[in-house]
Amino acid sequence: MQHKIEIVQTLLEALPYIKKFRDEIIVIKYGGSAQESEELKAKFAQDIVLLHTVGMRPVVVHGGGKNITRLLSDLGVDTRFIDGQRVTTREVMRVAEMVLSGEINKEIVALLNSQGARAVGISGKDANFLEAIPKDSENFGYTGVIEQINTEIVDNILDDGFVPVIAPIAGSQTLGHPGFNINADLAASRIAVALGARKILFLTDTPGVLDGEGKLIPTLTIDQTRRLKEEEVIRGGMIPKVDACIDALRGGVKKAHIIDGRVEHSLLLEILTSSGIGTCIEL
Ligand SMILES: Nc1ncnc2c1ncn2[C@@H]1O[C@H](COP(=O)(O)OP(=O)(O)O)[C@@H](O)[C@H]1O
Ligand SMILES: CC(=O)N[C@@H](CCC(=O)OP(=O)(O)O)C(=O)O
Repeated sequence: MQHKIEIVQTLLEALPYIKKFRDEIIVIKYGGSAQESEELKAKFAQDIVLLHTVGMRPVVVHGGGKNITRLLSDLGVDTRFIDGQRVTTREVMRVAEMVLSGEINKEIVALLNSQGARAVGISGKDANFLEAIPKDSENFGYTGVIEQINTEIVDNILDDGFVPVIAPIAGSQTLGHPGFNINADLAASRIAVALGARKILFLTDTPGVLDGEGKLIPTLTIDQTRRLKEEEVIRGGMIPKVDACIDALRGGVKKAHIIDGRVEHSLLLEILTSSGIGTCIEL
């Protein structure tokens, strides 16, 4: 009986949020760091299925940086990052595409489908969804910056009732070019802006943005973010994440949150309850 009352209370609390976000696009950046255990992956997939079932339009953009690094190391290839973005040589590009568009994209699609979704996996190369140019070819090689997004393919996938799962690999207009490796956080924010998303969530492996003492910062303004970057409190993989939040907000996305992908059902907690979790970046 007590259990039933709790379920009814939870549903009552969720109802206004379900109405608020009905038909709205919500971009979920699923970081490689939040993909560590099978149990958590299943919970993530259940959350996406539930959001879709109640009428929202989730779009999953995934990372996989740790898997790329692991395979490169198995192959004996050195790899390095500058300010959280990988330097992409031709060899690294081959591996990044194999891991992101191949292994991880299909794994997430299978995972979502095993929980009852109808997920469709694409990379930015499909139907020219993501077109990029070099970030700085001298220092970063095939690491790209998105120049254009042709939303038609994803609009169609959404309109047909499927859940798009997007690998952050972009095409190039140059014949014979291998394409570009895009940081998944920055791909997610550009995609959220292009699709007119209402909200963007970054699932990662920390409770949110932490201060110098390791304490969670619940809300951050752009000025505070800049200061924390200068003080190197925000560093490494957190740099593109906060930059992506700011990019999304400036592009018209209403809310940007960095949340803990290691907490069970963190997506539902963030979207369907009033208890704010993680860090919310504000303009
Ligand atoms: N101020 C900070 N607060 C929280 N995490 C931080 C901070 N600065 C750097 N980080 C690092 O950023 C990492 C998350 O980025 P990353 O490993 O790229 O995750 P993802 O795979 O989810 O994109 C954290 O695990 C942490 O090591
Ligand atoms: C240019 C660049 O940094 N690309 C990333 C793409 C994957 C990614 O961003 O994965 P996470 O979200 O798990 O970190 C990389 O090669 O690691």
